[in-house]
Amino acid sequence: MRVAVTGTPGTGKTTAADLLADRLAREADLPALEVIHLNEVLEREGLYTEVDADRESKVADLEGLAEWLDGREDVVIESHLAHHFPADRIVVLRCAPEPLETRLRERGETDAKARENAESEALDVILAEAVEEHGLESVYEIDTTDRDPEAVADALEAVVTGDREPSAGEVDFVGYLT
Ligand SMILES: Nc1ncnc2c1ncn2[C@@H]1O[C@H](COP(=O)(O)OP(=O)(O)O)[C@@H](O)[C@H]1O
Repeated sequence: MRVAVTGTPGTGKTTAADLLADRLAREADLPALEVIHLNEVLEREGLYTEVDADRESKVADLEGLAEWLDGREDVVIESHLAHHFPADRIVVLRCAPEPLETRLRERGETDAKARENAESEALDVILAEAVEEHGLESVYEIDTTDRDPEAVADALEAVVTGDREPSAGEVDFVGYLT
């Protein structure tokens, strides 16, 4: 089974996926899935096509990443790009825009980048892409706004074990737009 963990930067994907990886390694009754941090693969394998000078970010080579993922089936793929690849279950982590902006600033992102990501989160951009690419029946939303990382990992674990139902469209941040 392939599980994609996606969401706007700052929603807590890396943190929750690391906690899940510990549990998957320790607990024998959980499925044997390997957690892949796709952005690390992108860096290590040089799977980006160019560096976008203005935004100082790399443009992912999606075809190259898809080829790298080909044949890796029992995995949890963590990345804001994870929903662009074939997967059985797609988890979209969410966070209300204001706290998201704060998380990103505290992580050292520029004000512009923090703001841009908060706006993208308010507009459900990644959720909409995930639903468009995979359909409502495979998309799960987890609101991390008032959940600590262990509680987010609990929800993620429930998706992996089949104890959580698909839930796209539950989270709504439009009211946060000013
Ligand atoms: N559930 C959470 N509640 C509050 N803060 C969190 C939570 N999960 C992660 N964080 C913090 O938010 C920031 C972004 O988390 P990170 O896991 O790197 O997000 P992502 O991988 O989605 O970009 C980090 O500083 C992290 O410590």
